[in-house]
Amino acid sequence: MKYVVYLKQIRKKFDKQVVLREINLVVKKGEILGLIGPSGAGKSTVIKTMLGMEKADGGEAFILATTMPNRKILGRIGYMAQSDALYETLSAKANLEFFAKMKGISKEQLTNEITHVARIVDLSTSLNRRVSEYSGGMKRRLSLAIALLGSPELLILDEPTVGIDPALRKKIWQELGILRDAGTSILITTHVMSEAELTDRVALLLHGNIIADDSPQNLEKQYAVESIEEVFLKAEESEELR
Ligand SMILES: Nc1ncnc2c1ncn2[C@@H]1O[C@H](COP(=O)(O)OP(=O)(O)OP(=O)(O)O)[C@@H](O)[C@H]1O
Repeated sequence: MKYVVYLKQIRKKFDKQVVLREINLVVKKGEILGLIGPSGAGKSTVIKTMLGMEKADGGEAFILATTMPNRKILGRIGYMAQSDALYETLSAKANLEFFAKMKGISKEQLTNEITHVARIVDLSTSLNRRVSEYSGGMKRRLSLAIALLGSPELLILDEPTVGIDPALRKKIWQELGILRDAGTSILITTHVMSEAELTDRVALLLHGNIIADDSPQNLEKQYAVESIEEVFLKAEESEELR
């Protein structure tokens, strides 16, 4: 299969609330796909159902040519959840060591790996501090560093830059670009429309469906506007009128 992620007619409801009507979505090798949509649209639910953390009510999900859910391939995926799952009483370094071991990173590689990911998120000088002393933004950065451990083939990042200041945000996007160019596939959700401009393709989730899916440039052309923010607003407007 040529797609790294292939979601086919995924449906999901919570009790009577239909969150995902029919999601068809792909992520190709070596691209950054931005999944955008208003708060509560179901972006996290798309991610959780594809990973098998929530059970889909219908449809199929394939990741790295494997039918999901499948625990065996989780080691090839770097997942950063929307809320940080960190060991607060341990140092950042101990957290990284723990997750590196879970990913099967060898003892010989451990120090290099931790130095590498800590540098990307600018935490090199705070690694020995306890996570409970970290700010919200530092915790997000640590979660991102954990997702980057082991150079996964697929990165799934749920709102990775919340609480991160503009300079570091820029640096992180540069790093994502480097990873993409090296062949990593990246699925990222964001509220920040200016970040959506930096992706290769934007999928717009609204009312349980993907209502637009194209490069930022093509979407701007299609909607005759100059930014993804305006695409988003126009798409929302025309959906309301339907
Ligand atoms: N476990 C759950 N049980 C019941 N309802 C849920 C559950 N998880 C999500 N929902 C509901 O599903 C909808 C979509 O939630 P989801 O977190 O996927 O949205 P989102 O697009 O990621 O939002 P945000 O951008 O605010 O994080 C919301 O209405 C939410 O309340």
